[in-house]
Amino acid sequence: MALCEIKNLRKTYPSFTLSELSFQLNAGRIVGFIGRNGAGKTTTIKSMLGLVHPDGGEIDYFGLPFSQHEKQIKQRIGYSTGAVNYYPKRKIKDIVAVTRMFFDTWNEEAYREYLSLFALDESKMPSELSEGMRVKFNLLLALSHKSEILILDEPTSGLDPFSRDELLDIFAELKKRGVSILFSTHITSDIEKCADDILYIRDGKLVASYPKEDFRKNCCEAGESIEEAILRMERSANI
Ligand SMILES: Nc1ncnc2c1ncn2[C@@H]1O[C@H](COP(=O)(O)OP(=O)(O)OP(=O)(O)O)[C@@H](O)[C@H]1O
Repeated sequence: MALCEIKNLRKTYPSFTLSELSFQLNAGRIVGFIGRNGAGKTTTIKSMLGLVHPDGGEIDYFGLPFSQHEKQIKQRIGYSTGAVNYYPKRKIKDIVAVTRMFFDTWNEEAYREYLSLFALDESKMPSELSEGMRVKFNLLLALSHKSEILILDEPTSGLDPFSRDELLDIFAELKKRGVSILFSTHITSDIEKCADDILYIRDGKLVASYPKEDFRKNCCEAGESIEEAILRMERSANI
């Protein structure tokens, strides 16, 4: 069974349409959701989280319709749609004390474990953290209620190449621990490095949705990397 299944998702803005998107997030997989600026990644992710109201389509998690079970489902998923800018002058431990009240599924052991995995000091305030540490703090909050699925909108944007690499290693570690991840990016090397499945979106339409090896077989010409293939496809679409 898919952990998350999206069928025919639609959302129209005055100058943009997300049209009939269908894809799945399966257990034990990391899905890289790639597309250039304005392709529709954030609209898709926000629709999946109830932060944008779709015009049509079905969104199920754990076999349950999101529209009818949002509260229950959100106890089992972690998400981040941007840097945490709230409470910049409160200590991490104080922010956590408030956050844990919202989750019946909060798990102190998991919280301590991720705090140590991410090497975060809970006596620090977000304003004292680097961009990379802030992303990790975001992940800490998203994971401490034992999330089975992590949905992240452009978690690597704004990170230097070293912090980005470190974050992708953390994704691989989380996958080993049984967390399935969907993350959006416009950086193709993120996908090459750690995605099992690739969703490629352009102008609100899904261009390709394959396991990485099948993406190579179906979309890459001889000797081409995934990055080169995507650049070629983008160029030919813009002619
Ligand atoms: N609230 C809104 N009202 C009107 N148009 C919107 C709204 N939100 C997004 N759009 C438009 O929808 C399109 C897709 O935006 P979206 O943020 O989903 O793309 P994206 O792939 O996440 O891009 P980026 O990588 O730049 O974040 C854009 O043209 C954007 O201007």
